[in-house]
Amino acid sequence: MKIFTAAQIREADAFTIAHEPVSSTDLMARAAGKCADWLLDRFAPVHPFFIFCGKGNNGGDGLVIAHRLLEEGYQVTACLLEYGNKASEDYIYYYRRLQQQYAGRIREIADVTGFPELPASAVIVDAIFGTGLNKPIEGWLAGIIHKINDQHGRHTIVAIDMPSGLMADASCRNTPVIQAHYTLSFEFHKLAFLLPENAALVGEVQILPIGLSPDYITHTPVRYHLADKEMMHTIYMPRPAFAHKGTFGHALLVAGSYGKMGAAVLSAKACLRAGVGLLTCHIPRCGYDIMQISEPAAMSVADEVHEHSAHFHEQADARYKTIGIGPGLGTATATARSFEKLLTCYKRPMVIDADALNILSVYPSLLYQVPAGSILTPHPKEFERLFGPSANDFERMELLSKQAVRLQLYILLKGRYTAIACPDGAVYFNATGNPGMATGGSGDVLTGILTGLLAQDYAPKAAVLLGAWLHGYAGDLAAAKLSQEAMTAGDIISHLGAAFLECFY
Ligand SMILES: NC(=O)C1=CN([C@@H]2O[C@H](COP(=O)(O)OP(=O)(O)OC[C@H]3O[C@@H](n4cnc5c(N)ncnc54)[C@H](O)[C@@H]3O)[C@@H](O)[C@H]2O)[C@@H](O)CC1
Ligand SMILES: Nc1ncnc2c1ncn2[C@@H]1O[C@H](COP(=O)(O)OP(=O)(O)O)[C@@H](O)[C@H]1O
Ligand SMILES: [K+]
Repeated sequence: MKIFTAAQIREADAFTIAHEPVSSTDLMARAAGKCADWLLDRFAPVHPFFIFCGKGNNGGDGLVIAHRLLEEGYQVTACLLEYGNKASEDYIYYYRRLQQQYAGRIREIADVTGFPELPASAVIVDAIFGTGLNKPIEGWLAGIIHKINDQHGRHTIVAIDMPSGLMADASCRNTPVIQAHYTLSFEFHKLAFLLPENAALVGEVQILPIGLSPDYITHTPVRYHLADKEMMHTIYMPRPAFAHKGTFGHALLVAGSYGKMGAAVLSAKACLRAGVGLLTCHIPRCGYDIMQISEPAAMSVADEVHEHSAHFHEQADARYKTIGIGPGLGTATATARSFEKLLTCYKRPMVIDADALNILSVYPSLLYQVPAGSILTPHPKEFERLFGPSANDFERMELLSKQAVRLQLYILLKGRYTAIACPDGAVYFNATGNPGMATGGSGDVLTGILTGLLAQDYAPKAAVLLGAWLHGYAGDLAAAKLSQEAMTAGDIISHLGAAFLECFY
């Protein structure tokens, strides 16, 4: 799914009105009608509704919703905020309709003192501002936002299109924004919904299709995308019947150090479950028995050094389709030297995670030696160590995309919505996964999966998109069976099979 900017969403609306048999008032009726359907479905008539309307088209949506709920016999107060702006044409149209039929249900509010007393179990609908917000909310309107937010613990707050005060494409940190329990948004996700800084504002997001022009959607280029199941179906490659283990590549995993062999074992198991043909693990001498006993399907090569690996560059030859490096590796000087040598002799795309990323942040010039098309998998702290801090999440996304272009790498920034930046600057968000995966070892599993997919000849972009999707999907299956609390990283691995089956068989 494409993620459009606020300006593009306005363009999509205008294009739809110009090219499809629908007027702007009808499009508003359609959009707001979807919201009303959702509200009617979710809340019984015992809930009194307070619908706060601004004077633009978001407020127009609010008026349509108010009318529909009144028609259905709900108790509704339409709270119209009179802040002086000229009302939009569609707002005026639906205002007149409401005024004619339900004048008694309209309440005009011109300052904070006009904020209504809310009875128990009220539902607040926020239709104050949508994508048209062009500066932070100030003055008494800000006071209304605070008053609504004060109700967060007592009443349900449903935002229409966007929580008012939020901008689709810019940071609104420390400005007044509605804290919604639900956001009912039209047709597309907005970038703002996917960034951690807005997590407490958007609540649960529902995307309601309103029939915007497919022509516009298909032909308009965007930087940001949300990965979806259809995308995975175009990526996934079924295994040919006459395949043999050579078909699926030989991967080298460089991982583990004294006390951190678990990371290496988790990565190795995940790599095998992702379908690699052959796997060799380069591990420190102390990890030899551990790996051999934990995962009989993997071959092991022990380093000369006991507690960490320092000679893996000697291994890195053309036998290996790809290399996954980093989980539990440690950052000993000898390990860093071996990594530097490996980067001078191995030229295929590889997967670089954890301590291998930490080595790159200590020796940043090595970043230029990383083979083009490789996949870096930092969590936010590792990302900051590599590329520096950002003032807010929008700037971090800019930086992510810019660095992927500059270095010609795939950079996967982990999080609730993992963001995957490509060498052409495009960024794909992955929505699978859950907080049960916020536990040590989950990232090691991802490294194994990505390495396994690269070894099987998935192109790096295909591997990183499919790998992130499957990792989260398996995590969701594990959480459904075991709970988010009780699941461990190993459970992500043991549900990978079910994830493949559910997604592709
Ligand atoms: N035909 C369409 O264009 C459709 C639009 N829809 C709705 O329309 C919304 C966008 O409507 P608009 O473009 O009218 O924008 P909004 O309704 O978000 O508000 C824009 C109005 O608020 C004013 N404004 C902006 N920032 C302000 C601030 N900080 N303080 C005070 N006033 C401020 C603007 O000058 C303008 O008058 C969408 O979010 C969606 O809810 C939907 O009905 C779908 C169809
Ligand atoms: N709340 C969450 N929602 C979705 N995915 C999550 C969540 N928390 C963590 N994850 C995923 O779990 C993995 C954690 O990786 P990482 O922080 O590197 O863990 P570790 O280093 O302990 O292995 C990432 O892929 C991340 O996207
Ligand atoms: K809103």
